Amino acid sequence: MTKESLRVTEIEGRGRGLVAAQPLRGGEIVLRDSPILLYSALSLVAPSPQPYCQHCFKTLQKPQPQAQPQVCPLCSHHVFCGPHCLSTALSSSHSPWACYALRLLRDSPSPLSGQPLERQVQASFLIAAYNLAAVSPSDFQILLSLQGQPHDLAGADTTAAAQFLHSLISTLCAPHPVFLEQPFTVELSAALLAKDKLNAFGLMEPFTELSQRASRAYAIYPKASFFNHDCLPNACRFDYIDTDSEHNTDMVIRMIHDVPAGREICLSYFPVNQSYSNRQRTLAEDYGFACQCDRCKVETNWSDNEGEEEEECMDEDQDQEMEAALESELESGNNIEEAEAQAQREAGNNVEEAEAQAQGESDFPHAYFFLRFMCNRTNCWGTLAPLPPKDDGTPSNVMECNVCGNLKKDEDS
Ligand SMILES: C[S@@+](CC[C@H](N)C(=O)[O-])C[C@H]1O[C@@H](n2cnc3c(N)ncnc32)[C@H](O)[C@@H]1O
Repeated sequence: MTKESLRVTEIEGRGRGLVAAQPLRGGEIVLRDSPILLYSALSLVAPSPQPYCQHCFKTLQKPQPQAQPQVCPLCSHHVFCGPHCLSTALSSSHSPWACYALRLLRDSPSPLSGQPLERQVQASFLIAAYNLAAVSPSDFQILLSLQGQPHDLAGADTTAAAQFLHSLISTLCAPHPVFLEQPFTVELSAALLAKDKLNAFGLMEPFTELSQRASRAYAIYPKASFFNHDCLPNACRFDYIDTDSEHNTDMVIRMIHDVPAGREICLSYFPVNQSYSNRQRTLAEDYGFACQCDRCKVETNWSDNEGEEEEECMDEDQDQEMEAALESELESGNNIEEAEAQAQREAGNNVEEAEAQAQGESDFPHAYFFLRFMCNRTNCWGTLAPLPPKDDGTPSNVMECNVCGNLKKDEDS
């Protein structure tokens, strides 16, 4: 985080959060963050070798310039995209202990076969976390300082998962106590699993119109972990996992629109097209809170939130409700764009104040957000943010989608 862009602060009812330390412009990069921990999202016991470098998680199918994939000389199982990743991994993410532990968990008869994928991925996380304690105690302390205790996740079976995995790891391959500043206990495993649940970001497969994107790995970022959630975010995350760079797992956070100093900067923890009931359920089960953002306050009154069948994304009725509200805004002469432009001039280019003026008493105050900042490519549902301003500070009028990468001219700029 650049010192001037964001500062960490305590926010009532939300724990720590990040606020704008100065006025921020749409497109501005407010954070570049490198992960302290990465682990695979794939099955630990699957027989075939994983199709990604086990250190940087670039795909191995796309040949890397000047490098041939390298197999781990210790386990002959894990593959790395080249000598650099292999040698770095052997002294960090794939230390001899991590290699040994993963082999014991994987080798037949694997104690994890028959366990659901979620449990296998939690096992990979715990091995990565205990390895971190040995190879980078300072990063392990950062991990411990992140939000998350088992009681934060009442619905999740974190304690049972911790008991099972802790017993497995301590029987097979307990980390040498000399490496651990913390005692190796089931409570520590449970706390780590809770921190993972609340803070891990998925590193996603590239977008295709035909299938849902899956995670190929998960990562924990020390600074990005402070972003709270809003169902209408003012910043969004871009990542570039398969780029030819040593920093391919870095996360870049860019502003979606202008905000004034002091405003909280929030991400949406999932695509913004999710229905109200689905958003509330995910936030309660996976993050342990009830969202009370402005969008949720409006949508809680929408007619079809009480139905038994819950739709994952906005359903047809909600779409119609949205369209009707939008049409009535436009028909009533309350032209959102004109009002927004006028309000922007008056409010010194503050989009959120402009939106408020444009929206009046609408049932659907976030129509503006969907029209301007949601990608309309089939099945994408990504968020559009302007490209970063030019070196002289001129804002860009080109919007980039953070899921499919499409570029589009911003008609409203
Ligand atoms: C990734 S952490 C964000 C930083 C966290 N607030 C902290 O103090 O470290 C996610 C957790 O923050 C809290 N949180 C995030 N967004 C929130 C919101 N809109 N309202 C209430 N709590 C929120 C929840 O406890 C959630 O599990």
